[in-house]
Amino acid sequence: MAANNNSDPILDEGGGGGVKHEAVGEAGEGKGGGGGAAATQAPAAMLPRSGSRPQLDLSGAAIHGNLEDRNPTILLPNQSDDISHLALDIGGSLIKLVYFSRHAEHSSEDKRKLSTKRRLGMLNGGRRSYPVLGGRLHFVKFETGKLNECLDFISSKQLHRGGVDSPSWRSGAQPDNIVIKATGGGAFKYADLFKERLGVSLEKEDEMDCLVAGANFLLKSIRHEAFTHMDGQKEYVQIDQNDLFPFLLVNVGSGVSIIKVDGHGKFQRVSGTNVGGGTYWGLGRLMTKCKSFDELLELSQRGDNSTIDMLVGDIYGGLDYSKIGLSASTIASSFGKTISDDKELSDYRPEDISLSLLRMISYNIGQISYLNALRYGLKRIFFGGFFIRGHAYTMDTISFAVNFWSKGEAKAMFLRHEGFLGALGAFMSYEKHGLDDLRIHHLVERFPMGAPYVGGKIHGPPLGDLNEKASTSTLDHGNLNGFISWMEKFVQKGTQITAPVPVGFPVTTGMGGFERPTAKGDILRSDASAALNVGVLHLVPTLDVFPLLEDPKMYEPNTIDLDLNEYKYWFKILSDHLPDLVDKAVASEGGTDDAKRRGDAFAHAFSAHLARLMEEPAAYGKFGLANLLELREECLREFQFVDAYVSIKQRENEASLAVLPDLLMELDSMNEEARLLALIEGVLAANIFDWGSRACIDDFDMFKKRMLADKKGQPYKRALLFVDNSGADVVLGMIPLARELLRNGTEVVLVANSLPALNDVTANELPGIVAEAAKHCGILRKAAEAGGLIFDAMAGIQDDLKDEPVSVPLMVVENGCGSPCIDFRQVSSELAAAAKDADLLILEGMGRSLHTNLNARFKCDTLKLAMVKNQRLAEKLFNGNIYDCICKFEPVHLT
Ligand SMILES: Nc1ncnc2c1ncn2[C@@H]1O[C@H](COP(=O)(O)OP(=O)(O)OP(=O)(O)O)[C@@H](O)[C@H]1O
Ligand SMILES: CC(C)(CO)[C@@H](O)C(=O)NCCC(=O)O
Ligand SMILES: [Mn+2]
Repeated sequence: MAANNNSDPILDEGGGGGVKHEAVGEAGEGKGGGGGAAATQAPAAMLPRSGSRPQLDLSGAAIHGNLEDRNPTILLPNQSDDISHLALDIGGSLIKLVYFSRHAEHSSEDKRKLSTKRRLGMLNGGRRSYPVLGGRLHFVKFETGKLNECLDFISSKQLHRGGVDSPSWRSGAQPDNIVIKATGGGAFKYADLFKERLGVSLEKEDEMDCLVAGANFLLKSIRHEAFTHMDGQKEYVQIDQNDLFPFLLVNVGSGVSIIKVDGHGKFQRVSGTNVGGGTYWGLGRLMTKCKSFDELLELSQRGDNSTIDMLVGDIYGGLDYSKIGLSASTIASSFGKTISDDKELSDYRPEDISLSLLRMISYNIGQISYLNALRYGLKRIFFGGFFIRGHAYTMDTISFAVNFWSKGEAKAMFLRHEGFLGALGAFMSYEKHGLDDLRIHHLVERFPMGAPYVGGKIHGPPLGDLNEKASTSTLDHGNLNGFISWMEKFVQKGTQITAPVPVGFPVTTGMGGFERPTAKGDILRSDASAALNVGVLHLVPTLDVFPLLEDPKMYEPNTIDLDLNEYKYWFKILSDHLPDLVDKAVASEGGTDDAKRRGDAFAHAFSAHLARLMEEPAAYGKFGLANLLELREECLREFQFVDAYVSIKQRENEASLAVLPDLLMELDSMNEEARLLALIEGVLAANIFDWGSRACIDDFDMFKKRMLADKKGQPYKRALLFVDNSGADVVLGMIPLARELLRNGTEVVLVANSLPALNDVTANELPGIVAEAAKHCGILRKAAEAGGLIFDAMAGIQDDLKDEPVSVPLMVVENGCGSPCIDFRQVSSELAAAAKDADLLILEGMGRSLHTNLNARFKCDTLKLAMVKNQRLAEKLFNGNIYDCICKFEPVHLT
């Protein structure tokens, strides 16, 4: 019997311990010739090196050149080069940059994709055209006082000319009329300097317009953007688009602007205060001699303000003034104590001064905001601006004030991209990029490790352009720091990111007045790691919501919430597995010194992410296991590991293909009923599987009934098979199952990853595997030909099937993911198109049907198949055991 032991190295706790797999182990000789699966390896160069969702504007695509070429050139007339790249917000304290970088260009697509797209009606016939180009939005800031660093940065990356990849840069052309959108006072103040230094004109956009546009964009397009912060607890808020307006927007920059927002472009600046971030930093610097804002903020975390502030108790002899609701510990007068003493400034601890200042200003802002909310009857107040700086204590203090004064009526909310509202708004004001059309499912946020070092904050001389990260870069870096030195720097600095985050533990703050909030920690995260709160936004216009999701609004991919305990568990699993993964990754790149160095850096980077998440699980937004596993794959890609499992996958594919003919013969000797069971068992690693006693969910009989009894002669029209691992899993499990469906007249679409993740099979690899399998089987061959997976099967192969009727097609589509899990809110447009006519979904494997989607409901019949290769999960979900199996059939209409 076919077996599936293709153990998933991270999703399997048992590491395959009990899963033995004789057949594959001894196979591989003599068979599977002609290059086998090896010849079908994904042309890795075709994949974008970062960002798991490859994309192109394919509207109007046409083949240019010979159709029979293996990789004909395809013209993409709507793939525009003319895109806006950079917008600035130059404030009184900080300069904020939002810039766009395009994904690596691919000039060709393979035949498989084209023919599938044609078949799915995606070419010509005009599916919607995408005005937006795929790429990434980066967020970077500089101190306004160090404007030169900012200019150097822009210049080194050639952002003002469309980036180092743009044709004008390559050809050395000097367009003389470059215009960059800019907002904030500096757009006026520094316009001449920009012209002088970079030769660009700043096109001024109104600051308030930009703040509102930026906030509206974030609240509309980023899933986990807004959150509350009370008593040290961060909670993401699901914003209902239909119930967003009106709200109060309070931007705490150097000064504070208070804006009532009624809609897109509909707002009024209703107030402001000159006591803001500049006040805290300015006074704090004078009084403490701190050298940086972060140093000042960090001091506050060790402060005791009661040595400086006059408390109610100081005035009332230790008593509360309960009649008006003030407790003895409430601040009666900020800095009030310093009048009565005959002390000098130097007699006070800088820590205490910083805390008093921070509390004074935060409460004041909270109170003024509340009053304005009251004035207009607003319940929600969003706080932005870099004064907040993701600092738990600051947010708690503001929240406390709003909550106290409004008696719980109004809510203070914060934004992850707090400081970039204006810059984003300025970016949005470019007309040609059509960003307004972007929907929530077109955006994927990633948290790369390099950004803080190469872009977030520049220490010393600028590091040159970002491409120096890429060892494959074709640019000549001349005397710029090279890739290696960047990497060395990274390895050294990577550990700093693990510095603890100041998060306090919830303690009641008491009833009367401004008790001291409890969110305090020892060390403030470095500014570089704070940049990790804001990832890089990948714009992927080709992503779609899976059309067969029953209720996309209610859909949650992750089966289990990652609370701190879950994090600890996964932290351990992922950490334990890290050395092995690094070995594999390094080997996959030839084991060179460069690969080793990158392996080291990857390990640092990923460990730092893990540590960061352990400190603050909500740091990157609501983060589930799917995100965690994807983060690891992204991290590998960031360090140029294209496919760590490449040779392992290849070996297992070859071995499995060698035993496939025997398996097919065995299957064909069975009756229909026995065969269906054998096929499902095959998918579930049947050799250790004792049906009946170990199935924790067993709907096989129901599935069998639907397949064999109920609708005999009424086969499913189209089945989407979501495949998982390479090797036995796909070759001896899913392909035979696909063959059975094809035999019954059901079209089959194999859905596989767009990019490698663990040992998952990718959409690029599948056609080759299917072609190999088809050598042993007429059903597969006919279907693969009909589905455009095989083009020259007739040639050279003795064919006894020429006269058989044309088969239903077997197709392959990519799912849009580069992760072992799948989030059905963001799948490839190809998959979305394939889903239109599907009436059966088969989700296979732990990642796609257990860790995610176990509870997902679809609009058509769904079969979820997985072996639970994780003891803890088996107990938690089913009160079961490791190696239990799930065969969950969910028909839409119970028959
Ligand atoms: N690294 C930093 N350096 C300086 N200030 C910082 C830093 N990080 C946070 N801040 C705080 O953020 C404030 C600036 O916030 P922001 O960038 O939103 O305002 P701005 O645009 O410069 O000012 P304005 O809008 O009033 O012109 C500073 O006054 C300070 O309180
Ligand atoms: C002057 C701006 C708008 C510049 O960003 C800002 O610093 C601010 O809103 N200051 C407060 C001014 C006031 O309303 O009192
Ligand atoms: Mn500003």
